[in-house]
Amino acid sequence: MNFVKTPIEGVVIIEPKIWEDNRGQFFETYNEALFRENGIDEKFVQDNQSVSCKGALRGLHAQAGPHAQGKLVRVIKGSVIDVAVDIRKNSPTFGQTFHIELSEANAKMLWIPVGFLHGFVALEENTIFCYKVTGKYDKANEIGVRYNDPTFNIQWPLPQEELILSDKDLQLPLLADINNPF
Ligand SMILES: Cc1cn([C@H]2C[C@H](O)[C@@H](COP(=O)(O)OP(=O)(O)O[C@H]3O[C@H](C)C(=O)[C@H](O)[C@H]3O)O2)c(=O)[nH]c1=O
Repeated sequence: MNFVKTPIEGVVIIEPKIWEDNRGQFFETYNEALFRENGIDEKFVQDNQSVSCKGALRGLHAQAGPHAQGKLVRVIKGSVIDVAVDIRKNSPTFGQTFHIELSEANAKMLWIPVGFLHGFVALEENTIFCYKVTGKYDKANEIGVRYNDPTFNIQWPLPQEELILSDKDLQLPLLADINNPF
């Protein structure tokens, strides 16, 4: 398992070691001791899964408060461009974004600490996105910022007309218009 730092402190790419044989593959997707040795000492309390059609864009979301969420995200079918946005007010990389392709093929994972907006766009039909979170679902403390907030200028990889968002996400505010809890 490789832990690869990114330009944003705290956001880490995890590359599992893949064992292949005549039956197929095996790889560990979480290992408490290895994660702790690499600075990710977290207790995961909930696993989530979503299935998305091509063009589905989920985000930009975060959960603050007593159940603030760090997220360990991966794709088990299809592929996404995953985006993390640093909105930790005291961070030297405040407002900076990190994006990466996560896919069934590359088996990569991304650790996103508390204090980040998170979103992704599915690049294939029936993309299955799986993730562990460090806080239970707490709707009252969910926050969201609109995917095309000019503050971040995220270059989503599909044309605007191919993007599919929920009504909720389409109506999310801009970062400047929310009380940033981080
Ligand atoms: C997040 C969540 C949702 N739900 C229920 C309540 C909602 O009515 C329904 C759909 O939720 P939502 O539209 O918020 O799903 P996504 O748009 O995929 O939200 C997620 O997308 C981005 C990418 C994230 O990083 C967050 O984990 C999360 O906000 O599932 C639950 O029951 N438990 C949960 O933990």
